Parts: sequence; structure tokens; C-alpha cells
Amino acid sequence: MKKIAILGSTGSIGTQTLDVVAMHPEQFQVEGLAAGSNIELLLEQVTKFNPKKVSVATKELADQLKPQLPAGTKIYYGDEGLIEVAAETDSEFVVTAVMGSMGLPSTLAAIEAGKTIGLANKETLVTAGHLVTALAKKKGIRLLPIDSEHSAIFQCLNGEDASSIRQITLTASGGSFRDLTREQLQHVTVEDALKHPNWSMGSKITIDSATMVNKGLEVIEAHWLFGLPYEQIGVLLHPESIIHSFVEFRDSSIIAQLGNPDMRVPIQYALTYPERWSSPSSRLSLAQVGKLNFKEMDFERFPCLRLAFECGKMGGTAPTVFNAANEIAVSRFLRRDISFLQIESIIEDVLSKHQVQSEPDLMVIQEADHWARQLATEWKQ
Ligand SMILES: NC(=O)C1=CN([C@@H]2O[C@H](COP(=O)(O)OP(=O)(O)OC[C@H]3O[C@@H](n4cnc5c(N)ncnc54)[C@H](OP(=O)(O)O)[C@@H]3O)[C@@H](O)[C@H]2O)C=CC1
Ligand SMILES: CC(=O)[C@@H](O)[C@H](O)COP(=O)(O)O
Ligand SMILES: [Mn+2]
Repeated sequence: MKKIAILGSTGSIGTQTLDVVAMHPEQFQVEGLAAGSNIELLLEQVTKFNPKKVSVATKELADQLKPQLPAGTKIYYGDEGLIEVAAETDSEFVVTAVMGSMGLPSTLAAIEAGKTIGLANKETLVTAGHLVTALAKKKGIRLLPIDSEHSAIFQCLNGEDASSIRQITLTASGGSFRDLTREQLQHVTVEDALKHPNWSMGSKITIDSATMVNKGLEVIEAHWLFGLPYEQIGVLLHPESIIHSFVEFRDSSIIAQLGNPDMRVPIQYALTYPERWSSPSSRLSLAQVGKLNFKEMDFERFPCLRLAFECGKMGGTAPTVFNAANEIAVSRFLRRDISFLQIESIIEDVLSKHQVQSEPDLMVIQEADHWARQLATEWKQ
């Protein structure tokens, strides 16, 4: 029986992780669950999975939930609560599925405590990839990808190392507005942006997909997970999201991973690695699909992808600032405070004012993150 903890259990990845757990009740024991403010759903999850520790965003929420919890479940809150669930349970495996760079301290704490990581929270690796991967290496900890593209690359590699690779290619659906011109993007709404063509996900990542920031974050995530230079990481537009990503090896063989878009597959693969278990995901019929489409990425149409490559290559605090500015810009767009195209204006403006620091330690990373958030919050046209 594998003992696990889930950070962000009430979100899109968190609930699908619990779906996988529920399909294999003899194989998993849930030791800890951390949520933000959805205490009704957290309580349902506690009733069903009986964790020993839970955490919520604030003391007020913890006080509200506490009287309803079974005697065996302890409750914590805030950043320390998240770290408690990440590092201080009997779990051997932690799924990191909170949204944003707020997941960094708990991910570091889980690694420090010797837990295997099922990594969904890509912002953590973008913000401080050098610190996370160095700590994982020092502790001998595996970072198993949950993000669909990275799970695909991981499956294609199947143990082969970076020296066999000519290039990896991450596929991109193009997001909610892939067929719109930049002119048309001026008038799009939040509701339209939230309609992803292929995946049902949390609102922040759905907006990131429409701006192509998501693919930019994934390029940086791939750099850290697979130890590849940016010159060996490509992106290809693939509207159907059937090929989740592929690897071209140095002998010119290409291996791709395919399947219907269903996050339960990469989540389960991370949880059961190196084994493959049966899954309820619908089978892919290529005969029914008939045809798959591909297109070169247009960096003029999707400038955030170009910015992400530039920040990745610059390194240091550049990706930290790219990510933090984007997190604030997306939350402002979702609050209808700025327009869709102003998301990229904010990222560009904040980056243009940033003095990149190389080899940043955790404190420098946190300062850069904080600085970028403040500028992005105050940004006006
Ligand atoms: N959704 C997907 O298919 C994919 C997601 N990812 C990545 O996975 C991560 C999660 O994405 P997704 O599941 O879509 O996001 P959601 O917005 O659906 O979920 C976010 C989770 O974080 C929790 N949370 C928010 N604030 C806090 C807090 N202060 N303390 C603890 N938990 C908190 C939320 O709790 P609550 O709701 O209770 O407030 C929720 O459980 C992101 O980094 C995303 O990029 C990667 C690939 C695919
Ligand atoms: C499911 C998943 O992994 C998301 O990150 C997904 O990749 C979003 O797709 P696009 O960013 O390609 O629209
Ligand atoms: Mn992805």
C-alpha cells in the first residue's frame, strides 16, 4: 500500500488524483490533504479517504472546519499547514497540485523530508528549478512528472538519458483563441478564455494556455526535468491534443506518446511508476480520429512563448519574474481588471524593469517573486 499526501486536493489535479486513488482503494492510503478555501469539498474528501492531517488556507477556515472533522484528523492552516501536510506525515509520495509559486516552500520541504514528488505544480520548477532539482539530487529523490507533456516525454525516454536525445517537442493545443488574430484578441472575454478546446482544468492554467504562457512554463519545466538546453526543446501546434509530446533521438527515430486528453492517465502513471495499471480512460481509436494536424509555432502571434524561451535562456531570476508577473496578471484578468492582451503587456513591462540576478538562493528568488508581484499589481496602462 502506497501512502500519499496531496497538496491542492480540491482542485482539478487534486480531485482527479483522488479519482485514481478511489479506483485502487487497496493500493493507496491517503495520509494528508491540503486545500485552500473549499472546505465543503475537503470535508467530503476527509470522510471518504480518512487522512490523518489536513490543511486549509487560513485560521478562520480551520476553525470552521475543525468541529466537523473526525477525531483522528488533525487540522493545520496557512503556509505552515501546507508544509506540515507535505513533510510531516507518513506519506512516501506527495502530489504537488497547488497553483502557482506558493507551492515552492512545501515542495522543498517534501523533498527535504525524503518524499517522492508527483509534480503537477509547474510554477515551482519555473520559479526555482535550480534549487528544486539540486535538492532532489542531493536527497536522491525522484521528481515524477504529472504535466501531460512531461509525462509523455518521460514515457518516450523510458530510461534513456539526455545524450540519446536530438530534440524533444512539446505539443500545444493553441488554447481557447488559437484561431483568432491579434486584432480579434483585443475584445475577448474571460468567459471565452475559460473555454479550453480539449482539457477541463483550473482557471489559471486555462488562461495560461490561451496566452501560450502555459507552453512557455512547460518549456522551462522540461529544461529542469530532463536536463536539456533550450536549443533542444521545441514546441509544435497540435490542435487535437492527442499526441501529448514526442522525442526525436539522435538516430532520427521519433517516439511519441498518444492518448485521449485525460489527466488521470499521467497522474496514475506517476503514482504507480514504474508499473502501468489499468485505467478507466477511454481508448483512443486512430481510425476514428482519422487525421491529426500540426503547425509551426508563430512567435509573433504568441509573444509570451518567445518571452519564456528568452527568460529560460537568461536563467537566474528571469523565469521567477516571468512567472510571478504572469500569476498576478492572470488574476487581474480573471477579476476583469485588465484585458486579455494586457496580460502580456504586464509580463513584458515587469521583465523590462528587472535586473536579472544569476545563481539566486531561496531568499533572492523570494525577493524577486515579491518584487514582480508588486509591480504587476500596481501596473497601469
Ligand atoms: N488542471 C490540469 O489539468 C493541469 C494542471 N497542472 C498544474 O497543476 C497545478 C494545479 O492546477 P489545477 O488543479 O488546474 O488548479 P486548481 O485551481 O483547480 O486547483 C488549485 C488547488 O490549490 C488549492 N489552493 C489554493 N490556495 C491554497 C492555499 N493557500 N493553500 C493550499 N492550497 C491552496 C486550491 O484549493 P481551493 O480550491 O480549496 O481553494 C485547489 O485545491 C498548477 O500548477 C497547474 O499548472 C499541470 C497540468 C495539467
Ligand atoms: C493537461 C495539461 O498538461 C495542460 O498543461 C495542457 O497541456 C494544456 O494544453 P495547452 O497549453 O497545450 O493548451
Ligand atoms: Mn501540460
